[in-house]
Amino acid sequence: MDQQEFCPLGYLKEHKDGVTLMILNQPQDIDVTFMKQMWAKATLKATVDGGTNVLYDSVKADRDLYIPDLISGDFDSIRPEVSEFYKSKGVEIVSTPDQDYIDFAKALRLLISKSAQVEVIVALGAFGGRMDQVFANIDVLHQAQKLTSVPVVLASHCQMCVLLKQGMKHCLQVDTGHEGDWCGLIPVGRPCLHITTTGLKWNLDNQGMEFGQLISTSNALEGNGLVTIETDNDLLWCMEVKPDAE
Ligand SMILES: Cc1ncc(C[n+]2csc(CCOP(=O)(O)OP(=O)(O)O)c2C)c(N)n1
Ligand SMILES: O=c1ccn([C@@H]2O[C@H](COP(=O)(O)O)[C@@H](O)[C@H]2O)c(=O)[nH]1
Repeated sequence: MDQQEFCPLGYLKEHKDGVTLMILNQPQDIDVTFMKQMWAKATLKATVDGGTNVLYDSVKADRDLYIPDLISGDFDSIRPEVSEFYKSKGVEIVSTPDQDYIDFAKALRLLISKSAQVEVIVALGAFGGRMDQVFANIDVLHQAQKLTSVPVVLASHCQMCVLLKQGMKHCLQVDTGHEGDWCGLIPVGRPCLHITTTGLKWNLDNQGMEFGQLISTSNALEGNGLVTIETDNDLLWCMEVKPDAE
């Protein structure tokens, strides 16, 4: 089985390079302090349709310091004055009208085709709000696996999730100091028949997981800084995050 090393909270490290930041349209899920911290780390920043309103409204006092590199979407949510403001600042604005994909998915494709030096793509505002959109955002993680080897992370100030690819042993480095109390392993797309883990309070030993049978929620890190997960199918890793204090 191929092995992959990954630090799920690597994007929080102080001098992390190659972060691409995406802001989605879920204002209740976006903590402004955390957004500004991520903005400062990111080399490329994109807002997705109504996510542009979120940025605009969140940084009222110093709007000129927070100008994204790209705005995209089908533009059924961005407000006209918001669009006008960023247009006047020379931001690239790309219309993605296809109604078979959510705006997040289309924006991700644009970013992948644009940037070479990307180490991680972090999307803010993907949790909460509409349930269909939460699932759609997780579906985008599945789509991303076919498009790029760059990890795509859904993140907020207090939690994150990332899709672990099937048929691999994942070695998760969980020693950044930002790890919180809970974590989970969710077989979202289809059942997993063989999962083996180490480094968790409740480990699996060549066990299956599927909805209606077993999913691993309210799990916890054992605390030795490493979690290993072998899985025969894609599996969503979720964890609590403790960000930097302001
Ligand atoms: C089977 C199927 N169901 C539903 C749709 C509709 N649909 C899927 S993605 C999409 C675009 C959604 O765009 P986005 O702006 O991301 O979300 P919104 O806030 O407009 O719901 C639409 C209309 C479809 N094309 N196919
Ligand atoms: O409740 C929601 C609404 C939206 N999203 C995410 O944001 C983008 C852009 O949304 P628009 O409604 O087009 O402005 C959408 O593609 C979703 O990824 C969400 O997560 N929850």
